[in-house]
Amino acid sequence: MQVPNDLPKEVLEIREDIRTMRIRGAGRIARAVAMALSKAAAAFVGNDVDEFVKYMEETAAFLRGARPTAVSLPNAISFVMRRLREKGIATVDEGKRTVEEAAKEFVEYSERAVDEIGELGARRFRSGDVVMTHCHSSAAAAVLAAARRAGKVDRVYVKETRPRLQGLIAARVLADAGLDVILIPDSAVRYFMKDVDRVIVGADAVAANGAVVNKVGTSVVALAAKEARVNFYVAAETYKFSPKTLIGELVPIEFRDPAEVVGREWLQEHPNVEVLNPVFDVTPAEYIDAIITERGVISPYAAPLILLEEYGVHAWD
Ligand SMILES: O=P(O)(O)OC[C@H]1O[C@H](OP(=O)(O)O)[C@H](O)[C@@H]1O
Repeated sequence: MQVPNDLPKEVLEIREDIRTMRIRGAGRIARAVAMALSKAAAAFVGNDVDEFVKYMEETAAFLRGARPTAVSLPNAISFVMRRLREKGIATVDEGKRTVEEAAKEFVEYSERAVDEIGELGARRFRSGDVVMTHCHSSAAAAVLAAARRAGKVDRVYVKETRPRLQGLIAARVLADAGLDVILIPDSAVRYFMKDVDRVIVGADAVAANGAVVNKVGTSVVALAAKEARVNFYVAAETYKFSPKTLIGELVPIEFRDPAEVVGREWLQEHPNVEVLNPVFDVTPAEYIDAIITERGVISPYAAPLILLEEYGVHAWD
């Protein structure tokens, strides 16, 4: 991927931090790219409007390639860039202001959305509920923290989420929120499902058919939950809904370095073994009881309504 000329170091660092997962979680990634666009705009030198717009388009394309699956990333970029395209700016300063304001608006919307999801989602829980979660999702954690504040959920099983162990982040966050946390290996999901009343996870992408793409292993939790007749909820802001799936595109699944699974040394010692590291998997709509969004708690089958309301003709952009 070509790096646009004169891109400030902090923008390059944000992209690298997303690629290497120092910045991770679909919502955080979205807020980080919005801010990266704002920083890139501020750093542009010159008065030529066409040059500025070209530079911003190149920056957007460069940031879009940071990670492939979380659709919040391209959606955040589209939110900011659409403003710039539609505004018809007369000066570079106006362009910079437009980008800065749009990025700020996106970040504020995003932070508010997570809080709203927390409050709405908490209503689905009952006093004494035992919950299971997978990976670390700030949206799912917001629901659990709100449910805890409402005196509903006490205990939560957190899966360790190999190979990157984001479950350890979730365990810390949820313990800090006052929940009793039980950390379990991924392989113990079915063993403990009998003790669980509800499952809640986040999402990296929601497709037009209501399927949810989330951290690999999510679909196995959903299968175990369905078998045990345990409610399965997804917490996802509307900018995690994928407009391109309305026109038949599939959400690409990221595969990361196999060394994340077994370490570099083991790979070198076993050159005849192929190690694969898919990062996400797909949970079909039929396994999902509800998607908790900032616009309301919906059936996964209502995903196309959210997409059409949110993006309309822009789904085709
Ligand atoms: O936006 P929030 O709810 O925080 O996270 C949503 C999802 O993003 C994460 O992906 P990764 O760890 O970046 O690969 C997880 O899959 C998580 O469920």
